[in-house]
Amino acid sequence: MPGANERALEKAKSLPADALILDLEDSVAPDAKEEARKRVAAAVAAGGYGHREVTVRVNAPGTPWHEEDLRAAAEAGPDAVVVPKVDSPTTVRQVEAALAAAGAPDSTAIWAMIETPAAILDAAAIASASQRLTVLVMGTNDLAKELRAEPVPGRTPLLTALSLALLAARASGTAILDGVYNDVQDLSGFEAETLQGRQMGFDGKTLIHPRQVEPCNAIFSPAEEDIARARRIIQAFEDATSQGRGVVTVDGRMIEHLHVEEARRVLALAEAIAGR
Ligand SMILES: CC(C)(COP(=O)(O)OP(=O)(O)OC[C@H]1O[C@@H](n2cnc3c(N)ncnc32)[C@H](O)[C@@H]1OP(=O)(O)O)[C@@H](O)C(=O)NCCC(=O)NCCSC(=O)C[C@H](O)C(=O)O
Ligand SMILES: [Mg+2]
Repeated sequence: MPGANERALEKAKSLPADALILDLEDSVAPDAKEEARKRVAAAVAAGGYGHREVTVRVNAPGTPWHEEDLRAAAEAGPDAVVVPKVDSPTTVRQVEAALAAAGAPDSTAIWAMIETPAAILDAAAIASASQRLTVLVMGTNDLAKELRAEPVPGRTPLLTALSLALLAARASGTAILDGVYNDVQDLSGFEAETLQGRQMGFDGKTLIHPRQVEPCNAIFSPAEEDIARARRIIQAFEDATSQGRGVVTVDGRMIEHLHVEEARRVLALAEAIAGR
């Protein structure tokens, strides 16, 4: 949400989102950058966001605001600093050094935005460049612009880039969030794209409007039938193992140990959500 928008910063305290990105970059006009930085630092320091992870998106490396944004964020101590336009592991290491020099707590993570062709081609190295780096965030607007790709339903022009970033995240053990959906009026288009992201393997989606939060949560939460099936898989496999078998069928499908691991992941996710 725009860091210059006091109303949005306040409203965030009641939104059922897992994480908040208080933005100092593209949603803040150049003339409002300094004021937004102060406002966001004060909001982070004041807290009141409950269970939500609070992150600050700084301006990109090389801009006049980047270094001061990093210093202000380090002092405020958000859960993460979101760095846009990261295009090499060197950038991540520079941000890591700047945060440490500014006294950022160890708990402040780095989330790297993957939104340039260079970042896509170096995503694996970026994802493993720092212990602080825990999340990759797709910047699909910038990526589409750089690729000269058209915004078509189904995102065919972006699929290679999205998949390469996903491979990098999974290979390095970081989480990865899908990009934003710009048409805040078009909920069916939003739901189709969000479902596509989940099916591809994304851990969540970045959002730009309160009305996108509930449908996103519904799509990324395991459905009742998924939870019931996960329980059946675990039970059937435990029964089979106790009889000395390593493979079994559930609902006519082969189940091996790897499917049990996935079933446990689904249950853990459902329990974490229920715990909220
Ligand atoms: C897109 C918007 C400009 C739409 O604004 P508006 O028409 O004013 O929205 P509404 O009137 O429908 O708002 C209704 C209420 O909801 C609050 N609101 C709106 N947006 C947010 C938000 N993001 N967070 C929190 N609260 C929000 C309004 O204040 C209204 O509240 P109330 O007064 O109680 O009724 C606007 O939604 C917006 O600015 N969205 C965020 C834009 C943004 O953050 N952009 C930067 C991130 S996306 C990006 O950078 C992409 C990436 O880098 C890439 O390359 O892809
Ligand atoms: Mg961007």
